Amino acid sequence: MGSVMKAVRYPEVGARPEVVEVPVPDPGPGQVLLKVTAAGMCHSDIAVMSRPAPRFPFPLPMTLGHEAVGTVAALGAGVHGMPVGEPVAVYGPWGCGVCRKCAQGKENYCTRADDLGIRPPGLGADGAMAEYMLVDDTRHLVPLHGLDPVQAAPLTDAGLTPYHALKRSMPKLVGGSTAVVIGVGGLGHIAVQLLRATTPARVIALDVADEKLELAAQLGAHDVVRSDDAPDRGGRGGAARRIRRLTGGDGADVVLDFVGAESTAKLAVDCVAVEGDITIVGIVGAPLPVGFGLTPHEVAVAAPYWGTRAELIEVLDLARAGAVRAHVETYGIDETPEVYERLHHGQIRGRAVIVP
Ligand SMILES: NC(=O)c1ccc[n+]([C@@H]2O[C@H](COP(=O)([O-])OP(=O)(O)OC[C@H]3O[C@@H](n4cnc5c(N)ncnc54)[C@H](O)[C@@H]3O)[C@@H](O)[C@H]2O)c1
Ligand SMILES: [Zn+2]
Repeated sequence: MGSVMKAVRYPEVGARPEVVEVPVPDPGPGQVLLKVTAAGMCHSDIAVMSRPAPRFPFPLPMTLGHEAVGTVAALGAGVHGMPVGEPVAVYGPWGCGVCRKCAQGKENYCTRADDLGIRPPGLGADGAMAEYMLVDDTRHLVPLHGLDPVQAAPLTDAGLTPYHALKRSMPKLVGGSTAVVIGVGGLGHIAVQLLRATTPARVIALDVADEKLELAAQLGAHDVVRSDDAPDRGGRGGAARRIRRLTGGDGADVVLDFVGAESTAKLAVDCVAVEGDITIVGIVGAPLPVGFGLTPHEVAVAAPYWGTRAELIEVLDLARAGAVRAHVETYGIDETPEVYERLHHGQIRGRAVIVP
């Protein structure tokens, strides 16, 4: 390995991401150096980069990318059990490893990570959009066992996050049920496949773009509905009415919102069934009117974050078995700033994956 490498860095709040040369990091005690083979590009990166300076949560400059796949390139002192050359995916939510949530395998809900300053790569620590990256512990690594790195990268977040959201609603995704997917982007297009592969639910997919609706239909959505929720698109609740009609008036048992805007949250409330689940995955952040007379009776609302390590292993297994396949557009590292622009403007079909 050379002594310098290319990395996609977010230099300062409000700036564009840039490709720069930085030193190849050395693995410290307990750490693993990966040669990155694929890095997925998530819309959360854009949400993070849109945060104004006073609320910007991470030290800068920072290398972007929290969907990481690589091969083990070097081991820090004291690291055992992970051979150099092994192809691995990185489980992104890093926790303290010892709190109650971590002990349950839910490092995504570590109660001490913030206090201890533990940050996932690309979301506080230097991330995957570089030729090499550091991983803090071998427990964050999941062997690929033959899975294509470019396929595996999106699964670490765009696959894992919907999988976790869906598992939460499994008791409601029975025969005769309906699931709505709002936003058929990186996460949503995998959500449609996961729903089809692991549940008998009827799947209705919504997006604002026709090409995303075409993709949803190709991937097995039973119905596709143009989302007209956005007021600037003349939205008057037509999409929610359409979903109610498609479900014989009942509404959807499970609504997965991969946009998370105020307008889509309202759409979710308008189309959910009595005793249904609304899961807000998109991180725009919008208050949801919940209460008597505001939501149908006994609707449960959740805003989950990422998923567990065990679930990542399950998602990778599903991909190896052919049950899910990420649609990817691949790009070189130098193209990354432009690809972020394209993602920002809704011009990526499936997931963009950077191959350094
Ligand atoms: N909670 C979590 O753990 C978690 C994890 C990853 C991503 N996210 C968030 O999930 C969201 C989706 O991420 P992504 O990478 O899939 O984004 P993406 O840009 O790939 O996909 C978003 C999709 O939503 C569609 N869309 C936009 N406005 C819409 C509207 N009003 N109605 C219907 N569809 C609309 C777009 O056309 C696009 O297809 C982002 O907010 C991201 O930050 C959350
Ligand atoms: Zn993400």
